[in-house]
Amino acid sequence: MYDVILVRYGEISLKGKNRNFFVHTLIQRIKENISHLAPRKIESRFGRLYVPVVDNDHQELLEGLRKVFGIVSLSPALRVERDEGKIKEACLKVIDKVIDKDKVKTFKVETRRVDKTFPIKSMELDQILGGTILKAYGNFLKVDIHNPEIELGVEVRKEDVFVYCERIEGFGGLPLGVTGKGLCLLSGGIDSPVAFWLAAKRGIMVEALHFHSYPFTSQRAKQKVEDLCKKLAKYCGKVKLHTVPFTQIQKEIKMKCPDDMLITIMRRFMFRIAERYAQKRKALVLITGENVAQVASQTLESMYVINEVVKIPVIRPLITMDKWEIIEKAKAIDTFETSILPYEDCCTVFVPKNPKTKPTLKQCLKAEENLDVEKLVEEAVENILVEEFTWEF
Ligand SMILES: Nc1ncnc2c1ncn2[C@@H]1O[C@H](COP(=O)(O)OP(=O)(O)OP(=O)(O)O)[C@@H](O)[C@H]1O
Repeated sequence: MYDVILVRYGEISLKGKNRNFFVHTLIQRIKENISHLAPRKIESRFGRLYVPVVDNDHQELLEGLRKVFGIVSLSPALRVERDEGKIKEACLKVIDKVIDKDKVKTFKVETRRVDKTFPIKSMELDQILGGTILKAYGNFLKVDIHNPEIELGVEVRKEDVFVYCERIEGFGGLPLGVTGKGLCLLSGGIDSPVAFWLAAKRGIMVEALHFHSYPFTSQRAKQKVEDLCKKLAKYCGKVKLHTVPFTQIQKEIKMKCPDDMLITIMRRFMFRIAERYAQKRKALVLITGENVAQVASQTLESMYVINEVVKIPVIRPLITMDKWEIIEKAKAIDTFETSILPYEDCCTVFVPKNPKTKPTLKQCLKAEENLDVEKLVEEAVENILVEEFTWEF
């Protein structure tokens, strides 16, 4: 029944000189996220986008649009000429879809006369349309202008009029890519996919970097990370996964470093490799799923000595969140079920009995004395495998 989906974007409209670039990018991202549907022309007019419905596909269209970062809300709408009779007809059609024939609901009409040359003023049009609706559906509806259950929106624009009832929330944020590129250290756990998603929501074009220790970690553990990338691609169109062969480095650390320093030294290597590779990929920041005091390697002392090996900024979107908040988010973005599959990660394989919770820089430097850090980092970076994953519709 609907002709068009009305797309509202919030923050982008505030971006001054960059506005056109942001809107253009948003349109590109929308096209990518609905590329499995029939092609259509997206219109951009005065702070709104209009995406036409083709062959009644408004549900699939909404599903695709809902996941595009930068969109604040969506309304499936009827588009009609600027003619009072046609507007009334459209209002009745839209209302008919949302009334409940077993219960009286409250409603109001909210007109926005964006084009002031339209001869009927907003309040007057509210009253005319409200009257028409009550005449047809008076048994199921009554007016409540303060707290209505149903709000019928009417937008009068220069070319045409849009009538809608539903308002579906988007994620907000910024269109993917407008803020630059970042590299997310993606394990198979619960946290890093959420960190990836949150960074992407702020417009960062995020690529994933995974450390894999085959054969200590299985192919299934790698598959799990690939599946997470596919889930994230639902929001990002496609996700690049860079896999670092980490076995050799872990063996060396295990052989040459004190047991209680294994995790700290391993993380220092991860950061060094990530920074070196970020330079190659022209990524400006690293992103991790770290969180204060969740595990031994996430004490402030650990974070300090781990961070010390890099200059690149490290974004930690989850840093102050409680575990339950992270889990809720993981469920909401549909990565949780994959994350809890019980396949080992390279960190879990090498967990020492008593990891140091307060390592010092002096201890780190001492532990690394017998390692050829530069050679190990360079070799790992040289052998990174690149794959790309898209959401399978
Ligand atoms: N194998 C790995 N590959 C890539 N990044 C990793 C890997 N293991 C850990 N990381 C990065 O280091 C961060 C901290 O890992 P750690 O295991 O201490 O915490 P975590 O809370 O279990 O994180 P997650 O749930 O993301 O695995 C992760 O969020 C991730 O960004």
